[in-house]
Amino acid sequence: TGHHWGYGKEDGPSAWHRQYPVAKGNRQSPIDIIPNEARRDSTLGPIFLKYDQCRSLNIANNGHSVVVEFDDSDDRSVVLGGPLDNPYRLKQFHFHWGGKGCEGSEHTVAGVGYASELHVVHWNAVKYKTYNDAAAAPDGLAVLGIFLELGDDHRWLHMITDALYMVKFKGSATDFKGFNPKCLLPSSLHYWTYLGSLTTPPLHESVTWIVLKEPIVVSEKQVSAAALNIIHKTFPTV
Ligand SMILES: N/C(=N\S(N)(=O)=O)N1CCCC1
Ligand SMILES: [Zn+2]
Repeated sequence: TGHHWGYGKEDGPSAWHRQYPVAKGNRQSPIDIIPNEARRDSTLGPIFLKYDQCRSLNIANNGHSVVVEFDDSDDRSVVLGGPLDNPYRLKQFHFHWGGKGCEGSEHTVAGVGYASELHVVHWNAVKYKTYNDAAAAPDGLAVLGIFLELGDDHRWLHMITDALYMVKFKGSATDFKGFNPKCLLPSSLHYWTYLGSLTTPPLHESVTWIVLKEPIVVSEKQVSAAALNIIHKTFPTV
Protein backbone atom coordinates (compact mmCIF):
# COMPACT_ATOMS: atom_id res chain seq x y z
CA THR A 1 0.00 0.00 0.00
CA GLY A 2 1.45 3.40 0.92
CA HIS A 3 4.93 4.36 -0.26
CA HIS A 4 7.29 2.88 2.30
CA TRP A 5 10.84 3.91 3.14
CA GLY A 6 13.72 1.70 2.05
CA TYR A 7 17.36 1.81 0.97
CA GLY A 8 16.92 2.41 -2.73
CA LYS A 9 17.67 5.53 -4.72
CA GLU A 10 14.15 6.97 -4.47
CA ASP A 11 13.19 5.77 -0.98
CA GLY A 12 16.58 5.66 0.77
CA PRO A 13 18.15 7.75 3.58
CA SER A 14 18.47 10.90 1.44
CA ALA A 15 14.69 10.86 0.87
CA TRP A 16 13.56 9.97 4.41
CA HIS A 17 13.37 13.66 5.47
CA ARG A 18 10.29 14.17 3.25
CA GLN A 19 8.16 11.91 5.46
CA TYR A 20 10.36 12.19 8.60
CA PRO A 21 11.59 15.80 8.89
CA VAL A 22 13.57 14.91 12.05
CA ALA A 23 16.05 13.35 9.59
CA LYS A 24 17.49 16.86 9.41
CA GLY A 25 17.70 17.06 13.23
CA ASN A 26 20.79 17.75 15.33
CA ARG A 27 21.28 14.32 16.94
CA GLN A 28 20.80 11.94 14.03
CA SER A 29 22.44 8.51 13.91
CA PRO A 30 24.50 6.79 12.67
CA ILE A 31 27.71 8.82 12.95
CA ASP A 32 31.37 8.32 12.15
CA ILE A 33 33.09 7.71 15.50
CA ILE A 34 36.56 9.30 15.50
CA PRO A 35 38.44 7.77 18.46
CA ASN A 36 41.11 10.52 18.47
CA GLU A 37 38.37 13.15 18.89
CA ALA A 38 36.35 11.19 21.48
CA ARG A 39 36.52 12.82 24.90
CA ARG A 40 37.35 10.58 27.88
CA ASP A 41 34.63 11.17 30.51
CA SER A 42 35.95 10.09 33.93
CA THR A 43 32.44 10.38 35.43
CA LEU A 44 31.32 7.45 33.24
CA GLY A 45 31.54 4.02 34.86
CA PRO A 46 31.24 0.59 33.21
CA ILE A 47 27.98 -0.72 31.77
CA PHE A 48 26.34 -3.82 33.23
CA LEU A 49 24.20 -6.21 31.19
CA LYS A 50 21.86 -8.23 33.39
CA TYR A 51 20.58 -10.77 30.82
CA ASP A 52 20.56 -14.02 32.84
CA GLN A 53 16.77 -13.99 33.31
CA CYS A 54 15.97 -12.75 29.78
CA ARG A 55 13.15 -14.50 27.91
CA SER A 56 13.37 -14.43 24.11
CA LEU A 57 9.99 -14.82 22.40
CA ASN A 58 10.25 -14.80 18.62
CA ILE A 59 12.33 -13.98 15.58
CA ALA A 60 10.74 -11.90 12.82
CA ASN A 61 11.52 -10.34 9.46
CA ASN A 62 10.14 -6.79 9.32
CA GLY A 63 11.35 -6.17 5.78
CA HIS A 64 14.39 -4.17 6.92
CA SER A 65 16.02 -6.51 9.37
CA VAL A 66 15.59 -9.71 11.35
CA VAL A 67 14.50 -8.93 14.91
CA VAL A 68 14.53 -11.15 18.04
CA GLU A 69 12.02 -9.89 20.60
CA PHE A 70 12.08 -10.35 24.37
CA ASP A 71 9.52 -10.39 27.18
CA ASP A 72 9.77 -6.83 28.53
CA SER A 73 6.84 -7.08 30.97
CA ASP A 74 9.19 -6.65 33.95
CA ASP A 75 12.82 -5.75 34.74
CA ARG A 76 14.10 -9.31 34.26
CA SER A 77 16.73 -8.22 31.72
CA VAL A 78 18.23 -4.73 31.75
CA VAL A 79 21.26 -2.67 30.87
CA LEU A 80 22.50 -0.24 33.53
CA GLY A 81 25.47 1.93 34.46
CA GLY A 82 27.66 3.85 32.03
CA PRO A 83 25.80 6.99 30.89
CA LEU A 84 22.41 5.65 32.05
CA ASP A 85 20.60 7.15 35.05
CA ASN A 86 18.52 4.03 35.60
CA PRO A 87 18.02 0.53 34.22
CA TYR A 88 16.70 0.19 30.65
CA ARG A 89 14.69 -2.93 29.75
CA LEU A 90 15.81 -5.31 26.98
CA LYS A 91 13.22 -5.17 24.19
CA GLN A 92 14.76 -6.63 21.02
CA PHE A 93 17.92 -7.03 19.02
CA HIS A 94 18.43 -6.91 15.27
CA PHE A 95 21.21 -6.81 12.72
CA HIS A 96 22.23 -4.54 9.89
CA TRP A 97 23.81 -7.04 7.53
CA GLY A 98 25.98 -6.12 4.58
CA GLY A 99 25.59 -7.87 1.28
CA LYS A 100 28.28 -9.78 -0.64
CA GLY A 101 31.46 -7.77 -0.05
CA CYS A 102 29.65 -4.61 0.98
CA GLU A 103 29.89 -3.29 4.55
CA GLY A 104 26.62 -3.39 6.43
CA SER A 105 27.52 -1.48 9.58
CA GLU A 106 25.74 1.82 10.19
CA HIS A 107 28.31 3.43 12.49
CA THR A 108 31.86 3.72 11.18
CA VAL A 109 35.11 4.13 13.14
CA ALA A 110 37.50 6.72 11.69
CA GLY A 111 35.72 6.26 8.36
CA VAL A 112 35.99 2.46 8.41
CA GLY A 113 32.86 0.32 8.21
CA TYR A 114 32.38 -3.23 9.48
CA ALA A 115 30.72 -6.21 7.80
CA SER A 116 27.60 -5.88 9.97
CA GLU A 117 26.29 -4.24 13.13
CA LEU A 118 24.15 -5.73 15.93
CA HIS A 119 21.79 -3.41 17.80
CA VAL A 120 20.41 -4.41 21.21
CA VAL A 121 17.46 -2.11 21.97
CA HIS A 122 16.45 -1.26 25.57
CA TRP A 123 13.83 1.20 26.89
CA ASN A 124 13.44 3.35 29.99
CA ALA A 125 10.53 1.69 31.82
CA VAL A 126 11.27 3.72 34.97
CA LYS A 127 10.20 6.97 33.31
CA TYR A 128 7.85 5.75 30.53
CA LYS A 129 4.82 3.48 30.64
CA THR A 130 5.27 1.86 27.22
CA TYR A 131 8.09 1.18 24.75
CA ASN A 132 6.36 3.41 22.20
CA ASP A 133 6.27 6.33 24.66
CA ALA A 134 9.94 5.76 25.45
CA ALA A 135 10.89 5.47 21.76
CA ALA A 136 9.74 9.08 21.25
CA ALA A 137 11.44 10.57 24.35
CA PRO A 138 14.96 12.05 24.44
CA ASP A 139 16.05 9.66 27.25
CA GLY A 140 13.74 6.84 26.24
CA LEU A 141 16.03 4.28 24.59
CA ALA A 142 19.49 2.84 25.11
CA VAL A 143 20.87 0.88 22.16
CA LEU A 144 24.01 -1.23 22.47
CA GLY A 145 25.88 -1.29 19.15
CA ILE A 146 28.22 -4.21 18.44
CA PHE A 147 30.33 -4.42 15.27
CA LEU A 148 30.72 -7.70 13.41
CA GLU A 149 34.03 -8.26 11.59
CA LEU A 150 34.84 -11.14 9.23
CA GLY A 151 37.00 -14.01 10.40
CA ASP A 152 36.29 -17.45 11.83
CA ASP A 153 32.77 -18.81 12.38
CA HIS A 154 31.03 -17.37 15.43
CA ARG A 155 30.15 -20.34 17.63
CA TRP A 156 26.65 -19.09 18.52
CA LEU A 157 25.58 -16.96 15.54
CA HIS A 158 24.44 -20.13 13.73
CA MET A 159 21.48 -20.19 16.14
CA ILE A 160 20.30 -16.99 14.45
CA THR A 161 21.33 -17.76 10.87
CA ASP A 162 19.81 -21.27 11.07
CA ALA A 163 16.47 -19.66 11.96
CA LEU A 164 16.54 -17.16 9.08
CA TYR A 165 15.05 -19.51 6.49
CA MET A 166 11.99 -19.67 8.77
CA VAL A 167 11.52 -15.89 8.40
CA LYS A 168 12.61 -15.57 4.78
CA PHE A 169 9.83 -13.20 3.81
CA LYS A 170 8.87 -9.77 5.16
CA GLY A 171 6.16 -10.08 7.78
CA SER A 172 7.04 -13.66 8.78
CA ALA A 173 7.80 -14.58 12.40
CA THR A 174 8.42 -17.77 14.35
CA ASP A 175 8.97 -18.85 17.97
CA PHE A 176 12.50 -18.26 19.20
CA LYS A 177 12.81 -19.23 22.87
CA GLY A 178 15.82 -19.68 25.10
CA PHE A 179 18.25 -17.39 23.30
CA ASN A 180 20.43 -15.18 25.50
CA PRO A 181 22.15 -12.29 23.65
CA LYS A 182 25.08 -12.37 26.07
CA CYS A 183 26.53 -15.06 23.77
CA LEU A 184 26.88 -12.33 21.10
CA LEU A 185 29.00 -9.99 23.26
CA PRO A 186 32.75 -9.38 22.79
CA SER A 187 35.13 -9.95 25.72
CA SER A 188 35.42 -6.24 26.55
CA LEU A 189 32.51 -3.89 27.31
CA HIS A 190 34.64 -0.76 26.77
CA TYR A 191 32.45 1.70 24.84
CA TRP A 192 31.91 5.01 23.16
CA THR A 193 28.63 6.77 24.00
CA TYR A 194 26.69 9.68 22.48
CA LEU A 195 23.14 11.01 22.30
CA GLY A 196 21.61 10.08 18.94
CA SER A 197 18.58 8.65 17.19
CA LEU A 198 16.97 5.62 15.67
CA THR A 199 18.87 4.90 12.45
CA THR A 200 15.73 4.09 10.50
CA PRO A 201 12.37 5.83 10.30
CA PRO A 202 10.78 7.17 12.47
CA LEU A 203 14.35 8.40 13.29
CA HIS A 204 13.24 9.54 16.79
CA GLU A 205 16.05 11.39 18.64
CA SER A 206 15.53 9.14 21.64
CA VAL A 207 18.63 6.93 21.75
CA THR A 208 21.55 6.96 24.15
CA TRP A 209 24.01 5.03 21.98
CA ILE A 210 26.52 2.74 23.66
CA VAL A 211 28.86 1.42 20.93
CA LEU A 212 31.32 -1.28 21.99
CA LYS A 213 34.91 -0.76 20.88
CA GLU A 214 35.63 -4.48 20.44
CA PRO A 215 33.90 -6.18 17.47
CA ILE A 216 32.75 -9.80 17.52
CA VAL A 217 34.10 -12.10 14.81
CA VAL A 218 31.79 -13.92 12.39
CA SER A 219 32.52 -15.74 9.14
CA GLU A 220 31.74 -14.54 5.63
CA LYS A 221 29.58 -17.66 5.22
CA GLN A 222 27.47 -16.69 8.25
CA VAL A 223 26.99 -13.08 7.09
CA SER A 224 26.27 -13.95 3.46
CA ALA A 225 23.87 -16.71 4.55
CA ALA A 226 22.09 -14.10 6.64
CA ALA A 227 22.11 -11.45 3.94
CA LEU A 228 20.99 -13.93 1.27
CA ASN A 229 18.34 -15.49 3.48
CA ILE A 230 16.50 -12.30 4.21
CA ILE A 231 14.10 -11.26 1.49
CA HIS A 232 12.85 -7.75 2.12
CA LYS A 233 9.63 -8.51 0.29
CA THR A 234 6.44 -10.30 1.17
CA PHE A 235 5.81 -13.76 -0.21
CA PRO A 236 5.28 -13.43 -3.97
CA THR A 237 1.47 -13.48 -4.19
CA VAL A 238 -0.04 -14.34 -7.57
N1 LIG B 1 15.75 1.99 14.01
C1 LIG B 1 15.50 1.22 15.05
N2 LIG B 1 16.45 0.82 15.83
S1 LIG B 1 18.01 1.21 15.61
N3 LIG B 1 18.51 0.70 14.17
O1 LIG B 1 18.14 2.64 15.63
O2 LIG B 1 18.71 0.50 16.64
N4 LIG B 1 14.21 0.87 15.34
C2 LIG B 1 13.08 1.27 14.54
C3 LIG B 1 11.89 0.77 15.30
C4 LIG B 1 12.38 -0.14 16.39
C5 LIG B 1 13.84 0.05 16.48
ZN1 LIG C 1 19.51 -0.94 14.19
